[in-house]
Amino acid sequence: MSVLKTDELVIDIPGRASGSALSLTLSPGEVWGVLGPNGVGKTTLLHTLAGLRTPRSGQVRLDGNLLADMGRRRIARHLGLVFQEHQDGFPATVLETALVGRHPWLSPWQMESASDLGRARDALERMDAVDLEHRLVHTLSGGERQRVSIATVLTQDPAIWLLDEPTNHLDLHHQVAVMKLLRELAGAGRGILMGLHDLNLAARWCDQVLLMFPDGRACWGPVREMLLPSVLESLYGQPLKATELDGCPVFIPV
Ligand SMILES: Nc1ncnc2c1ncn2[C@@H]1O[C@H](COP(=O)(O)OP(=O)(O)OP(=O)(O)O)[C@@H](O)[C@H]1O
Repeated sequence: MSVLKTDELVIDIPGRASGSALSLTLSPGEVWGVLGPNGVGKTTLLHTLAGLRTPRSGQVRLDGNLLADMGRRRIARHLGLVFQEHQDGFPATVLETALVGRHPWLSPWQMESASDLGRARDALERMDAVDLEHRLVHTLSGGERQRVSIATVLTQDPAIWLLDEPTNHLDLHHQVAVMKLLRELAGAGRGILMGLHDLNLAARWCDQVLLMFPDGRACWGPVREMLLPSVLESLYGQPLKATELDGCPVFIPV
């Protein structure tokens, strides 16, 4: 189990004034949603939390250690990131891609073991992608690639999961399957933080949300206190109707 903490963190968006300083704690068992309109900085925040971008000011700590002082391999043993964009390096099969998740645990020239292979296949199975294992990743559909990306982090098995719009490209069934998986991981002590555009997924599956406003302000707290129609209308500049279904708020843009 790991804790990811930000101390007065200000993300660096080129040419933009500094927004709210974020002092957040992602604790084991929590599922956080990061919400806000296009271009507000959700991806920038996730990349900063993963140590891939330098903050403008403030710090990110993983289990008390400054992320900036930790090597990539050490970070990757604790923290996994599902990217929004899929980069193609050289051609790789689905199974080879999932096995990349084991690399933080292997020495540079060490081959993957039967147990690593088993983990990768289990992860692909869980993401309904095991039948694709011999396919080249660049031939997959958008949703299939997204499931393979999630399976790769599942193979990595980090304590902290950062996901950039994990339901991108997924059909309804796979959206729910991914959300159930993330809740299950949180139930087993992982900490989950994800950028989301779907308010209803956030309302149903997250414990905490961080709202990022276009003027740089941000606020965060329990879902029930944060997801208020008036706040969300001002967040997106979009009128909404709200209702409740099985005790869960539901929002419809109008
Ligand atoms: N390297 C860069 N140089 C200049 N501007 C950048 C760079 N990277 C990102 N930006 C800008 O920073 C802002 C925040 O981008 P970011 O991708 O974090 O937003 P987002 O909230 O994730 O958006 P979306 O909902 O559209 O995915 C955007 O206006 C983007 O154009």
